[in-house]
Amino acid sequence: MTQRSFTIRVPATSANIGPGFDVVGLSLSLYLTLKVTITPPTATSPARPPTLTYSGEGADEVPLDAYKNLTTRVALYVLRCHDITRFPANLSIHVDNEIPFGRGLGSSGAAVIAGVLLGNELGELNLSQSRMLDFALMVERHPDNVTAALVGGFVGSYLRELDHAATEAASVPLSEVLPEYPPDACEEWGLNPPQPPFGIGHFVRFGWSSCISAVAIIPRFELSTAKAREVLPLEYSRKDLVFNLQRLAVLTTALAQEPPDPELIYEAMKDRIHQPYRKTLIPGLPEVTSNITPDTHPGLLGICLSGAGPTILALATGGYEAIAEDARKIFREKGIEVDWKVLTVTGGTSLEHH
Ligand SMILES: Nc1ncnc2c1ncn2[C@@H]1O[C@H](COP(=O)(O)OP(=O)(O)OP(=O)(O)O)[C@@H](O)[C@H]1O
Ligand SMILES: N[C@@H](CCO)C(=O)O
Repeated sequence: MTQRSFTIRVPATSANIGPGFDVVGLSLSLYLTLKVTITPPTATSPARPPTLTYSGEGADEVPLDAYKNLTTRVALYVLRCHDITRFPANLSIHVDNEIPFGRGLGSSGAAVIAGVLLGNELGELNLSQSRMLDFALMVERHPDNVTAALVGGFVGSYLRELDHAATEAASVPLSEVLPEYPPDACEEWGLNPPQPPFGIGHFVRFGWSSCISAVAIIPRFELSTAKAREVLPLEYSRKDLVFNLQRLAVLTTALAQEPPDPELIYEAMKDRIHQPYRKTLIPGLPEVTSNITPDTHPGLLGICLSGAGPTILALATGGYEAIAEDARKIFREKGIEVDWKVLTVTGGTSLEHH
């Protein structure tokens, strides 16, 4: 056996884009990169357990134990579902991460997609893209981030209505999909992992006008997606649902038009399903989204909360600095400091063998 090495690169994502709560996502040019090497053991270099090193965003908080880290636990789940109960010997993974944690830029979705591709490669499983999405959806239960991270671009997705048995299989607690492995994790953990049903998620890529960039205005505090979902109601009025559906239908085509129409898009990026409820967790959110408009900021097309927040996403064809600096002023009045970046819409996850 010879040494194998490969690189997995997964983009950041922004989900929702205003009215498309849990439905649409956009892949963006910040990356989670895994450099992976498997060196077969020899007489002089005996088998050793996996090693994980990490640089970039989250380096000071991410677990470096392969049985505790999100990406490697997802990989082990994929392997266990294929009767492979442990990592290969002498596995080295270096992770470099540009996606800030808990900011609404899809860091966890990227970690999950990286884990699925890692499991697929380590086990030489040859899974299809659709099957990889099934595995990702067993971990990350809403499809918007993971689908955009996997396939890239501006993507709409839905979870298929499954029959009773498949619904139960897809709803097992996360603790059964990603169990807490003990320190001496061993073969017993290979037994009976919950298998994903086939074809859980379906998606379509929309067009995207190449002149649109995304300004990510990133507050310097974390907000977990779980916490930002707890503040949402369980039921909505027909008026609010129709408000969002009307806008989403227009938005999916409006962002592909050349040239894009700011008047159409600014209104089409408004939302009544999640942003109004999340303002309690993100001081400055309503002020930023209502005071920065195409009239005050030429080049702006629309502005929304990115994912579950707290990042603000402004789609624009120019005037990036004015948009970001004026958002910075509004946040500063609320005592919040921000960083900002101009990002482009990219392709999906890539895998390169060396
Ligand atoms: N590269 C990574 N490696 C390991 N764990 C990660 C990695 N990236 C994210 N995580 C885990 O995911 C958590 C953040 O996930 P969360 O869903 O709350 O936010 P997000 O994915 O950044 O935002 P959003 O889902 O709104 O786009 C981190 O605190 C960390 O526990
Ligand atoms: N649609 C999700 C995206 C974050 O993962 C939410 O807004 O909660």
